Amino acid sequence: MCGIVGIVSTEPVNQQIYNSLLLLQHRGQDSTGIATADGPIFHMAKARGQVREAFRTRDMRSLIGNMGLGHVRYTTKGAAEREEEAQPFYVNAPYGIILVHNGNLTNTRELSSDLFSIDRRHVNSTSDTEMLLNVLATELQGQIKGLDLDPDQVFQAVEQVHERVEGSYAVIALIAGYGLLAFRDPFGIRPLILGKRLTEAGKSEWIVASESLVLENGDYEIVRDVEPGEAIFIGLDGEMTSRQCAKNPRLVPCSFEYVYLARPDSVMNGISVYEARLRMGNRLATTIETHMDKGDIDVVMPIPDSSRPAAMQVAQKLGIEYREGFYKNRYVGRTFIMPGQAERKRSVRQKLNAMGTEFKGKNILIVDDSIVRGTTSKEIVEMARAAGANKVTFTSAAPPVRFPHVYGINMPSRRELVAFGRKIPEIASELGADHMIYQEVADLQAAITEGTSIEQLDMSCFTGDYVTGTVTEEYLEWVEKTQLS
Ligand SMILES: O=P(O)(O)OC[C@H]1O[C@H](OP(=O)(O)OP(=O)(O)O)[C@H](O)[C@@H]1O
Ligand SMILES: NC(=O)CC[C@H](N)C(=O)O
Ligand SMILES: [Mg+2]
Repeated sequence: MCGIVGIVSTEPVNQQIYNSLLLLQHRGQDSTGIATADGPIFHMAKARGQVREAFRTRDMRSLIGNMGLGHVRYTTKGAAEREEEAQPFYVNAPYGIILVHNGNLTNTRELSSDLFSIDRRHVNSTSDTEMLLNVLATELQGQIKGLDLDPDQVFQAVEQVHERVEGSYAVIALIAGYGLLAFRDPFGIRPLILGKRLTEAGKSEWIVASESLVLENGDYEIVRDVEPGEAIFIGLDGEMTSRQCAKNPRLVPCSFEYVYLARPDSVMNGISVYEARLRMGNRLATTIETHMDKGDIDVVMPIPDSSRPAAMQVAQKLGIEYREGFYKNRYVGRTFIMPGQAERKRSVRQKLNAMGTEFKGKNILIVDDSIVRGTTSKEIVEMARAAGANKVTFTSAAPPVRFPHVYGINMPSRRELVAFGRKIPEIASELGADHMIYQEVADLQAAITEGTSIEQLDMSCFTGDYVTGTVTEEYLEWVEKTQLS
């Protein structure tokens, strides 16, 4: 997952995009970029690192124009450390297109070969986003009849993109001199939401972003989620048109957004992330009760930040005291989305510190939102023991992660997953915990979708069922051999 935002306004958008990216920082910390359009001219600034350190005053001054987009990157394909792979990406023909993408394409081998041998296009990086942009550009070129472009041609190009590209993609693009295009893959795996506000003169200003909190913060009214497979085009005059561009669209959003990725104060596909996390806590509490005597637990403790809502509910449901025994250093970012295992491991210790008084002689029930590589949980158990805990029970508000996530979360290899090939007691001994309890798959699904008409979620990292169908064993093996970890 990355964070994306696009705005069509009646005034300069640079500061609004910067502010939006700050609000999306939790979705990606590797690099960031902003592009604006001033008439037919694009301006772009991108750099490694987080928003606050990446943009200088001179960059902000150069980003002129009333239409623009921005990106925070969490690398899932290509190289995290290469500035050239930071988004947005640009192509000069047709018209000039600049694009940002949240997601991960699963047919990049076919795409890179077709782009070279059929479309004669040069892709200058290993980024799937640059391939996506070149497919869009090729297809748009194919639609052009005269000099001018109309939304119909743009939508036909998106129809072709859906035919050629597989995987997950929430996309925002600027077309020079024409407007802003946004679209979502046919399963709506990654999120994208549309907002609108009116100026005092009654003119429409539009925003599309990964998460609703960005809209709320900018005083935009939420219009709706962009539908799976749908494309939206907003002209420079503020006129919005939309069309369903996929043959068989069906909403299957990523469950991991609700478990960990999204901010709790966002509403995604009509589901409040915070409330979904509370329900995960309720259901986890029921499972805990079937596995152990709650009289054996003295305190329930979260691992800050993401597990707090679930842990709160576990404590409340079990009627056990909720205590915060780990202090979080607010100056260290999210560790799971850092590139490289060495950095992730080092950062857990820098980020969390156990407070002795909360642990001495107590039986602790720890709640985390998820356990992926076990980097956090291993350190946490050690820290709890060193602080004097008697028994440590480790629980997870998500089921065991046993399969790679190929739709925008960097967990490409089964071998690095602590639950891969291990039964639950074996995971407990690997992490050094006395006891482990995980959420059931059906309970996670129910906790997220309760009260909605959503029938299916992407739960592939828990179940091994991949919704795009083309993710085969051969593909997973190739990913394991070639991708980052
Ligand atoms: O098993 P692991 O591979 O360690 O991954 C899982 C952990 O990583 C995440 O925390 P992170 O520190 O990224 O962010 P948070 O502050 O939002 O919880 C997540 O909340 C778990 O704590
Ligand atoms: N997490 C994402 O959405 C990543 C987008 C793209 N695949 C990249 O690696 O840059
Ligand atoms: Mg965490």
